[in-house]
Amino acid sequence: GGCHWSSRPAHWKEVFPVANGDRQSPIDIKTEETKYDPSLRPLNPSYDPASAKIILNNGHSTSVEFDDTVNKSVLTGGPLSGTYRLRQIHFHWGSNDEAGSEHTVDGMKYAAELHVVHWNAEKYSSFVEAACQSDGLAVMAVFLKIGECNPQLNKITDRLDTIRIKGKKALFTNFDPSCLLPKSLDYWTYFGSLTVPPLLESVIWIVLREPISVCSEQLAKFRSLLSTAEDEVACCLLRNFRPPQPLRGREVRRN
Ligand SMILES: NS(=O)(=O)c1ccc(NCc2ccco2)cc1
Ligand SMILES: [Zn+2]
Repeated sequence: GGCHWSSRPAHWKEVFPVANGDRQSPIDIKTEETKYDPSLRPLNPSYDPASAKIILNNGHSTSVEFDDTVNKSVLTGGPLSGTYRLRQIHFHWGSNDEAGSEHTVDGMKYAAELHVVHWNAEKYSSFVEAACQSDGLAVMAVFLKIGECNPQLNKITDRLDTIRIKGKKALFTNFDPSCLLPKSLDYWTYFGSLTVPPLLESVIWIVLREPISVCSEQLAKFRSLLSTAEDEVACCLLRNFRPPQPLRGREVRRN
């Protein structure tokens, strides 16, 4: 069809050599090889629903953007030293329910993955500056497992028909992303990168071990988003996950 892949993972290394770096994400988490670390503290997400501003289709995912001009919605604790400010959340999914997550667990793919993106506002003055620093970003990943429909997720999927086209945005406030977190905040953590260009190696990854549920009908709404703008041949955003990258000797710790 008219849907050529504008940018596909296999070609990213031609434009972004860091794609071949030694701390790329996502990874396959081999649970038997993770290391318990007693120094890891409990995660402490503290989000103000008033920080939510807009919901956006940027052509390669849908995101909810937050006001990150003040320390109103932050993540502390876990492996982090200092205060990381909430910037946005977004999702990764596949063309069917059998694949879609970016991280995998003992080779198992979940149907989708939520990323909650924060930046180190204690040391740096903006997201873009932090994104260039080895300790600049902290992304909390939550697996979405096929099962019951998730009423909290409807707050997002019910709005997707108003932002079908790339570049569309809509007001989206009074939303606390904690409503999308599982009961347990137990996690794995490792040093990695952004999973889409510019693939910067600036992310402290915090992958929650307990998934949340999602049903096929909800995932179908993500797949009906378009990766194309108004004046282009319509192309559905059927999948947007990067496959697991080499571990290159990195350690994955658990709390
Ligand atoms: N999938 S993800 O959580 O690793 C992620 C999160 C955020 C961006 N942002 C892209 C960007 C723009 C300037 C610097 O960086 C890209 C990817
Ligand atoms: Zn992501």
